[in-house]
Amino acid sequence: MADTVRRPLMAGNWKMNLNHLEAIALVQKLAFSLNEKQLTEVETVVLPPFTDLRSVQTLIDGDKLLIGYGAQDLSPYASGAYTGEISGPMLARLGCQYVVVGHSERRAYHHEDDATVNAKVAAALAHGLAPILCVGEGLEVREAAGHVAHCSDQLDAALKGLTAEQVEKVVIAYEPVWAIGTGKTATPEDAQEVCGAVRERVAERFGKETGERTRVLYGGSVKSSNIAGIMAKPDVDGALIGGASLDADEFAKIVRFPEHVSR
Ligand SMILES: O=C(CO)COP(=O)(O)O
Repeated sequence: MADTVRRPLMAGNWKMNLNHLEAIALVQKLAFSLNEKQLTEVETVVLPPFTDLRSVQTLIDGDKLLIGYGAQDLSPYASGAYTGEISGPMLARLGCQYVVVGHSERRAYHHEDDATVNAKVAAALAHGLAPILCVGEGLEVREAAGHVAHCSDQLDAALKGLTAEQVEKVVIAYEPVWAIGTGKTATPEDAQEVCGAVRERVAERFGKETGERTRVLYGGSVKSSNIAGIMAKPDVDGALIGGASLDADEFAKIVRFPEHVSR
């Protein structure tokens, strides 16, 4: 983690786990496990299923918790005949700050292509939500050493048509597909290689300052036991955490990573 303007961000992507009652219990436990200093130093965010968002909002607002929240997806459209979809304005009205866009599970199971991801990034920004844009290669691409080019292409496509000012609001998450839910974490060096290349690409296309300001996360089997090594890398500004974010104690330990990083 570089000593820059970029505030570390730990975001828990719950995926399709926890109902609204379980969500309240987890957020309460997480808040009690972390003090004001820890939550100020490291931005801590939960990304629950849509059905939990109203309950999470009520709890966080009511108790003035220093925890942020957002959604896992949004429609590229603002409203209309799109059965089953949830729009940016709906999420904004619920006080969401973030929304995940282009997660590999949505690319794979819901056939989201680069154009859809680009439209969703634009929709999020248009409604005041910060997209957490996921890029990442599968195992075959990694084995053929095509990972940097693959992520760079996904990034170019997803950021198409945006201004530098908009790009600064986007959080980019490098999530190698082979490391998601597999227990196979990328090494800190693997994470740095792609996070560094992503930042360089942003700088090339949108200017050096934008590159310096944009946060780049790593995601894939992050746990309290491996987070410190990953965060020690200069271009990794945080993590997108799946399984480990479903356990309040474990998630809190991940947020407390500065305590186990030697600087
Ligand atoms: O996909 C992920 C977060 O978006 C990573 O999931 P895991 O942490 O469960 O590997």
